[in-house]
Amino acid sequence: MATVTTSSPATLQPCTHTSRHGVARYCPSPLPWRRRWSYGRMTTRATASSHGQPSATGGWVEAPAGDAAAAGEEGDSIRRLQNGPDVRGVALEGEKGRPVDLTPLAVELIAESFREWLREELQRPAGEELRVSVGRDPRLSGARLSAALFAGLARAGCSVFDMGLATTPACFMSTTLPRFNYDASIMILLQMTASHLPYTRNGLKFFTKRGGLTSGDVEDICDRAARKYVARKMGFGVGGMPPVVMRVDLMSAYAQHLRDIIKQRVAHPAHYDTPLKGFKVVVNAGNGCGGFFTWDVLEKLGADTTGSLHLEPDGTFPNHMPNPEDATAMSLTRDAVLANGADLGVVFDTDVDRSGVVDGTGAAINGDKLIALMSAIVLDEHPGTTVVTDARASDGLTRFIASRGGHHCLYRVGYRNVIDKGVQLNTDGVETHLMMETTGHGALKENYFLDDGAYMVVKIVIEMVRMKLAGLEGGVGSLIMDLEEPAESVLLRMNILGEPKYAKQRGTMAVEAFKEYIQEDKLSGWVLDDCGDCSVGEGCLVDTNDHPNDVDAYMYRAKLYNENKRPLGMVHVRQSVHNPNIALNMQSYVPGGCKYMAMDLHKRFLLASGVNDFVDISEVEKFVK
Ligand SMILES: O=P(O)(O)OC[C@H]1O[C@H](O)[C@H](O)[C@@H](O)[C@@H]1O
Repeated sequence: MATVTTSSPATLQPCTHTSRHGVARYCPSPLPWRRRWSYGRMTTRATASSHGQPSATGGWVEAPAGDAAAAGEEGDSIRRLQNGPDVRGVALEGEKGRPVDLTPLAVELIAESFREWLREELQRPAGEELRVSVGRDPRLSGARLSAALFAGLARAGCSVFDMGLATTPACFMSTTLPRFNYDASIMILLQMTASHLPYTRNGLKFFTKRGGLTSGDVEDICDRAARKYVARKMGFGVGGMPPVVMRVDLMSAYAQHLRDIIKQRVAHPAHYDTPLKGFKVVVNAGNGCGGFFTWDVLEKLGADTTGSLHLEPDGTFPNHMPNPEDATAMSLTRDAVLANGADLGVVFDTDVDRSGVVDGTGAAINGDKLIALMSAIVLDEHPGTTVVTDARASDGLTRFIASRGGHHCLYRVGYRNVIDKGVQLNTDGVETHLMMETTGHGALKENYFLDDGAYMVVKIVIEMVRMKLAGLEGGVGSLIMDLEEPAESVLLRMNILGEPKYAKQRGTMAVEAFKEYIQEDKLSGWVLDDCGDCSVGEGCLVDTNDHPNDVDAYMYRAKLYNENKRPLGMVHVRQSVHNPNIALNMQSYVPGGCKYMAMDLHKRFLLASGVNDFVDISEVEKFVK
């Protein structure tokens, strides 16, 4: 069995202490939080735009101490909207105990700050035009937040282009497709995962031609917005002209771009323009933005899409969450595939940066299976390439990639972390064509390192047609027949108790305590598999990159071995990227293994270490009973 280590020799090196199994491994001390927050600042920076003039040069305005302190508190609530590389918050009333914090004013100030950041980033002279597009998903608060973005961008001197309902990857493409070629794009949306968030929430995601902004960039923008908020509270920056916004049809151009790729790469010998003639494909858009793929991509290429589901955008998501991790979404799609004798089913998330598929036999291909399918396709095109995934992926996936000659780099959770790792590996000379999260976010080097669910499906559709043309039976599902799956997989969440502002520190303490318990041999049988910051394979490797990316959340992976040194299962412990909780992902190699591991951790770690004083372990207790 080949377990492959992954990673750039230039950035990763073996760790230095030895585990009880004799494997060299180890862990860096935790990186300090890279916060640059400045609470209670008395000096505030206000731009000339605060007075309604488009300018980005800025100046310093002294605020009376009392006013600034009061406004500073609320300014902090704007800083807290930064969530990894996104802005996220509550945009509508309706959540008990969670007031609206993603207000139109906050969004307007974030837009102004984005413009200021963008000008510096692109090193453009103060007066030069910046062209920014805005798209949104069907959430109920989308229109109101669009208006706030338009106002903020226009006030700051941008030319604003409204794309209306759009997908997130299409927003990025508006910065590269020749007819549009905008300097930047903002998408109003909320990513939803298994821990899906209610309809009251919303968020912002930012792109330049270089791709999505990093956590540090968004932190910078929110910090500027918080300071503008102080100035605004003192009466600066009110007024200005109503924004002039140009409406543009980006989605048609993006769909055409996807159609062209399918036509060119299939190059059908009999009907070039309709390569999908004779294929049935069912799409489940979950009432998000993915419906366009049915009528504007598949049907125009000749496919029969009868039986497709939930194509109309509806921000209340009345059927199920648009999410390829959602069991209802996958099972309804499976039913539709079987009922219509379709060759393929496609499931998109709300904004189409994630996807999953169902093969012609009704088998769901999401999570590890989707990564395996994409790896099989990409490894055929790029033999020996490295595939980066988050460290929740199974050992079976590592073996699958290795068996096809590839290398598997396991990295931190968070699609941005996974993509950034792939970018870094390529820069370091390690050819890395695929970066995928188990959540369904997938990015390819050939497609701007952009996580695009529709592009992933485009690759799968091309493979499906090529297989048929080559006379290969079994459809795309046959490409992953030998993927080994864990006997059981369980995800438990432990809420971090106390004030939300201390949650990150407490979460870090709990996760670090887990690592230390293993290192200090207080958890015999458990062996650290990875340092969260690095790659797994022949032991743990430390990321020695001189410029590592900001850590959003600490995480460790460990395996439990029995007395015969056979692994029983694996646990991945980490802080949630977005919420004050710790996620415990367990995979067992034997039936009953997850419960056994949870019982062991409950008794010998959660209770023994005192972590239960600040972490709610009731879900674990319920599971082990
Ligand atoms: O930390 P969690 O709450 O489990 O969420 C983790 C997920 O958060 C977001 O949705 C990101 O887009 C994903 O890349 C990440 O995997």
